[in-house]
Amino acid sequence: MATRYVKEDLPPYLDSTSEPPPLFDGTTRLYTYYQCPFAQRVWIARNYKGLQDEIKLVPIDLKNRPAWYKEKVYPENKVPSLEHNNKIIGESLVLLKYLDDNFEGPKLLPNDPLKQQFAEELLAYTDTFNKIVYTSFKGDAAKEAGSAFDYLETALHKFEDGPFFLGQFSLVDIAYAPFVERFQIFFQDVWKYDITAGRPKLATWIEEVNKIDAYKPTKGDPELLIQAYKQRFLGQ
Ligand SMILES: N[C@@H](CCC(=O)N[C@@H](CS)C(=O)NCC(=O)O)C(=O)O
Repeated sequence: MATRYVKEDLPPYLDSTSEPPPLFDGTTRLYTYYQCPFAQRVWIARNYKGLQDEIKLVPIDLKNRPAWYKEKVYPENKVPSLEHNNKIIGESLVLLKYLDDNFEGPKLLPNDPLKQQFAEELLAYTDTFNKIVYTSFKGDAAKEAGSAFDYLETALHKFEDGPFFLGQFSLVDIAYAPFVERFQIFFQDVWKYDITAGRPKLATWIEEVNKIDAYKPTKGDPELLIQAYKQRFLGQ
């Protein structure tokens, strides 16, 4: 696989006491939060395309946000956002395509129109997928989230020329990986439910995604995730 991967030291968070970076000085910056699954998508794409030198990570402490982030960078006040060519672009799925269209490196979308069409379908489902799963945490989780994981299992049968959604690794895998990572850990810990049981394609997909070098350094600490999700979704 044509992945160029450079191991890097992660910069520390900027918080309400931090000065802004020299904005719009020609540097390309990815404003991020290491624990955010949306920002993680763009981080993976940046790594996969080998853009560690071209795109600087600027982690924003979302719990103690610098005022200048909303005022001078991104009025939405969310991460991820990308500072590039004197403008700010937001929305993780938009950014995956933006990186692919505007930067060098391995392509995140194959040329095959059938695969591109399927990519759109799968990207359109990501919000529904997340909503079904997050909502399930409040009820009979394993049962209520089943249809969402079944959707992935079925989708993974579509192209047989590789273990990923479009056969080869693409932005569709990047869109789902941060969320599946979190859901797998949380279901196993709280409900002792293995989301891959009876879903062999999903099991292989997770194994293969875990081998992607660009993804590895973006993975969160499972213990911190469990703690944060228990507090947020189960009030514990
Ligand atoms: N639809 C956005 C969602 C981004 C998002 O919700 N990011 C969260 C962190 S995981 C955030 O910045 N939250 C801050 C806030 O809502 O104030 C995307 O895909 O980029």
